Amino acid sequence: MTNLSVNINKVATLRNARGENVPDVERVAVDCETFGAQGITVHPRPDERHIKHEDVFALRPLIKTEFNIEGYPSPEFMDLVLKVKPEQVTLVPDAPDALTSNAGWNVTEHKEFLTEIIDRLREAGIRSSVFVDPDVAMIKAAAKTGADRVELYTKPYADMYPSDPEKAVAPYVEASKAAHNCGLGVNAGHDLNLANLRYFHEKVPYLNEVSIGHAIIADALYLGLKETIKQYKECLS
Ligand SMILES: CC(=O)[C@@H](O)[C@H](O)COP(=O)(O)O
Ligand SMILES: NCC(=O)COP(=O)(O)O
Repeated sequence: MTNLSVNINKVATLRNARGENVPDVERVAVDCETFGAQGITVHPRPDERHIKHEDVFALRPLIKTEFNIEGYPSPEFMDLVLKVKPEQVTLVPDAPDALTSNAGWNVTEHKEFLTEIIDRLREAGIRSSVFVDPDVAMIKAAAKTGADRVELYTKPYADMYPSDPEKAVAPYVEASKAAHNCGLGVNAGHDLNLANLRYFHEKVPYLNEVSIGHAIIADALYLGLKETIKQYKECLS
């Protein structure tokens, strides 16, 4: 079974445009769960342009499924997640000014740093996931850090899918098998959408979870949030 974690960053982007509380990020998170989401993802960025630290604290007691917090493990980020204690933390190598996540970790280069961070998460009882490109060497290195899972960065898949789905998915099939063989769970995300998700799910084995935000919130403008989540879950059934 592959779980759907809804990333609600873009709900906060819309709310922040007016500085008040419309739409209500907390209510949307709870409604996503009611509509069938099996997790809620947020990616609080250093400039708090969408999810703010105060959102993360407010969401914690409301989320009854799996709370997944993504981000670069700066001292501020680690302080936040160790206080909030989500079920899962996804470590992402983004620079503070990144427009959005655009690559996985060079795990071999940052192995010591990641190992120390992952030790701290494990001691706090938090599952760790390392954001990686579909690169078998990086996945083997991630296993050596003590991580519980990897999250496969799926933008290259999303970009190539319309022209050559078979070629687009091939590295992810290999990456997922390699992760499984190393004892790692497998998550995936970035630019997955209603057009490319079903094929990804059909072809990639051992997929524990996908986190999807941008496309879900965009589709919800037309379909409504309840119907959108239903359709994404159908792609994973
Ligand atoms: C790690 C990842 O792929 C997502 O968290 C993505 O970066 C969403 O972040 P934004 O919503 O800020 O684009
Ligand atoms: N980890 C990926 C994520 O949370 C959402 O990415 P996107 O669907 O907003 O591109």
